[in-house]
Amino acid sequence: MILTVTPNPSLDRTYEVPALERGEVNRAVGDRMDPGGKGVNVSRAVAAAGKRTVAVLPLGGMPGALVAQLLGEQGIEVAPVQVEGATRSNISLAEPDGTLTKINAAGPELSAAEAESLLKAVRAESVGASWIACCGSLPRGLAPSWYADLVARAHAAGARIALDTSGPALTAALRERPDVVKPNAEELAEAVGRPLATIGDAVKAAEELRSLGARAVLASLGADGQLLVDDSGTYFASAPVETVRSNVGAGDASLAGFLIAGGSGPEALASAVAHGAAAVQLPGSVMPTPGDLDPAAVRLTDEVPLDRALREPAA
Ligand SMILES: Nc1ncnc2c1ncn2[C@@H]1O[C@H](COP(=O)(O)OP(=O)(O)OP(=O)(O)O)[C@@H](O)[C@H]1O
Ligand SMILES: O=P(O)(O)OC[C@@]1(O)O[C@H](CO)[C@@H](O)[C@@H]1O
Repeated sequence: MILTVTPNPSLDRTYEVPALERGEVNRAVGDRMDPGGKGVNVSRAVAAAGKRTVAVLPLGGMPGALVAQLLGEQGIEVAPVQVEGATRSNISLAEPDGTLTKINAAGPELSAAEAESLLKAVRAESVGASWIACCGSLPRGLAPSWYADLVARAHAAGARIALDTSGPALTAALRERPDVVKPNAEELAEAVGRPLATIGDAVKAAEELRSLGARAVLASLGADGQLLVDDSGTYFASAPVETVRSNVGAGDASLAGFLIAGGSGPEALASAVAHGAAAVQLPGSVMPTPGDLDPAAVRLTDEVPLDRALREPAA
């Protein structure tokens, strides 16, 4: 079973617009609503793969009730912690050329008692979990050390932790030695405090995160593919995609793919890339099912093209 923790979930609303025009009334040609937040998406992808998952998350207000309903309709097992403030709604504006503009709300402020209830729920649900995936931003009210505490408690209970967050929450958690961290290129650049222009730059940054405590680094580099740096070596994988429909949740789909395939080594990296490539071809944050995957399209190598420039350099 893969347990996910999403301290700041969201109701994701995606509008497909022919071309985004600032300052104008933009008419959507398609719209959808998904239960969101990074850990929620990991659970949706794990469930789409036919594996057992439980999603721990705070829920509040009407948007929270809607997130619970949508997850119920998708058959996702949820361990909700009721909170006073309303769950946030995040907006994505998707254009046909693949450009995506996202507006993420801050979300509710959690009280100290609510923060404690969330930790208790994680402890109660983590029995029998092969992995605990802790994902996304922290809502107001949770200290930047919240994930670090969670990693320490989970390790003490014998669970493995995958962490996908950024900024001070990521930096603080590294000292507790998370089993894998999954930064994207921007998050990796921010964590090491310098821009990344090539795949070699990303490898060096990933090695630095390992020296700070991460046991493995799975770095997602958007259209460029993904990098895995762990005890077994350094690997790079990518898969070509003709048309990107929405990259919302592609990183979450790939983390799910990685964990489903065991959570370490090159085979897990290949699964991560297959899931990411499939996810970007689906609308909104729809998660791929096994039938959407094209494992044969994944190119995996341990001869990492260090000098290759990133198509999307990270500042
Ligand atoms: N344009 C693309 N073409 C091919 N594959 C892509 C593209 N964009 C994303 N992917 C695949 O999805 C993976 C995850 O994408 P990305 O690095 O953008 O994650 P992310 O920023 O964490 O996403 P999110 O936070 O929305 O989940 C990539 O490593 C790659 O495998
Ligand atoms: O604000 P955060 O927590 O960093 O990210 C939240 C979010 O953008 O991440 C998911 C995609 O990865 C979406 O479902 C959700 O809206």
